[in-house]
Amino acid sequence: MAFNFTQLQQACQSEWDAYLQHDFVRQLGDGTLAAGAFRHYLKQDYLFLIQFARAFALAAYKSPTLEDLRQAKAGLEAIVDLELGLHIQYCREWGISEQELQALPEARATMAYTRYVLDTGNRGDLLDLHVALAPCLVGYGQIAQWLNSRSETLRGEQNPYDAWIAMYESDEFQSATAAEIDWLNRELADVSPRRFEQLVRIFSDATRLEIDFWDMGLNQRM
Ligand SMILES: Cc1ncc(CO)c(N)n1
Repeated sequence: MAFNFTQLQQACQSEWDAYLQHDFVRQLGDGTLAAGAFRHYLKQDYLFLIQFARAFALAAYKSPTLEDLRQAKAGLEAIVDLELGLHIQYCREWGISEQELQALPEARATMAYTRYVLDTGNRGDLLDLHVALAPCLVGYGQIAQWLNSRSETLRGEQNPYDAWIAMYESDEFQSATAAEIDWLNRELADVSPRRFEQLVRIFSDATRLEIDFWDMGLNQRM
């Protein structure tokens, strides 16, 4: 029996929905999110993205083929060139300097999530690592689509968070998401039911850690 990404997501549907449709995301879409909560999230997301770039570098190290290496490189590139560049610019617009970003302490939710991914990748193989990374890449791509599908979402100048949605709905980000799903579908096609259950656990854990990351932002917790 061949597995695929949709089955992985459906095996964790309640966690996946709680992540995509979190109050932080809803309020961001409505434009009602507290600026302090967004600023706290932005700062921690800078630290998060640096650790995630390391995780994609680990994926490159663990890649046995040129095709796998290219996929890891695409993920690293999406984070370093696209997301982090925009993120630093975006933080500046929200009054957070690069100097301030570099001196930030990590919130516990940031540490828990990023170190979970790095540990899963170190302990396991390339597929374990990509499954741990999937809620990040695929989730934010789907969050942008979900926000656009809701009638409550405000777009344009009326929403102070419009540029955030624009980043994740961009063609670059959406195609990075699609490439990750294709890679996962190719790999998942060959796994046994027992292996699939192990991967469901990893996907569920990482999704729950994404929920904690939103909670951390919303409640401005360290
Ligand atoms: C916490 C988190 N998850 C996913 C993404 C998307 O890369 C992000 N920037 N931050």
